Amino acid sequence: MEILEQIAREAEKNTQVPAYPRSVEKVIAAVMSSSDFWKIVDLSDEPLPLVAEILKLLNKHDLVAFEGDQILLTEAGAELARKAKIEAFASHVCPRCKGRGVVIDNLREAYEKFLKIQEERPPAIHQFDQGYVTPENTFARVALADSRGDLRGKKVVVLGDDDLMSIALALSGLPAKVTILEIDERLVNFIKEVSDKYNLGIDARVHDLRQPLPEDVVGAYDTFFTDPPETVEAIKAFVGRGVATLKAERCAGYFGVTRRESSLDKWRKIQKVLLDMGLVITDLIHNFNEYVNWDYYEEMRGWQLTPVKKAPEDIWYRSTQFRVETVRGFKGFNEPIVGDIYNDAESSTT
Ligand SMILES: NCCCCN(CCCN)CCCN
Repeated sequence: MEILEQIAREAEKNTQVPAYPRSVEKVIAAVMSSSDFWKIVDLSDEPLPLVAEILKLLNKHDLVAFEGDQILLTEAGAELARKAKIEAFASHVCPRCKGRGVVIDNLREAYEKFLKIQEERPPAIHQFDQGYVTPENTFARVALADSRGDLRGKKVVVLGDDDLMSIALALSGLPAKVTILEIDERLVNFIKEVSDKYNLGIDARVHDLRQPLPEDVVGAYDTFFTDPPETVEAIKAFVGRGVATLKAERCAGYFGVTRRESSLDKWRKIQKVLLDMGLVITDLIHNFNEYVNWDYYEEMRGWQLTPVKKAPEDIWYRSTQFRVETVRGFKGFNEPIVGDIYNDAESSTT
């Protein structure tokens, strides 16, 4: 299909994001499934900047029309879809576990407490690329880690915690110890207050993860959680630091990587960084994480790129949950990080 090839090439040239005919096909399939820009990004699983550019090029070729804040296929677009055998997306996701493979039924009591506590949480701010996951998702991460034997009696560290994972872990009563390192004082103070009030014993410290870890955290933990910004540098900084906290071989780490701000070409680089750190990727659960819409969306780069201006309503930003485990020869990364860990051609919510 010449036109798909041509649009892919032009989109890549204009965005510096790797683009393929399949990227264009998926955007067309998403437009056949929804007229909402954010839902189209969600369904296409391509980086936001690339989706925005492909939509503009499809519009230029009169294959897609922008009517108000709706994005619709034109007659010519529908004809192209027929010829290229492109259909709307079919969903087979489990309604019970939402595709996560775990449920939080056995964490009900801690979850109810968390729901109340998190009502006072500090809002997500643009400065640190914050965006927290839903409370149910936070507990699904606890359930996943517990089902892998990574929590009971273990020392757990959370690197960056706008998700309040530290509070959820401590409320579950499963880990022997919970430490959190977080750059944002608002979050550290909130977590300390909650820990004091509910007697959770959380070791919470202000720390900029671009700086090496505190001495007593290096090589002292069994399991780490983090949810890094979407650049390879940030993965090195946050996950590399996570690995540096681990005691030994066969220890686990959990983090999210999105398709919203990372192409598969970037995923390949990220996965190579993980393997080079001596990690095995044991689990990769697509759309495990769902992020509550943050209110600074008009300040993010992605907003400037959208072809129609409409506030996101439903959750659209999701990430794949990775579980990694150390084997012989693993090595963490504990050098100072310089330079920008928040922005690259594909990131767009910073
Ligand atoms: N900028 C808004 C969305 C950021 C999500 N990122 C950090 C999430 C922290 N809970 C990256 C998520 C995937 N690594």
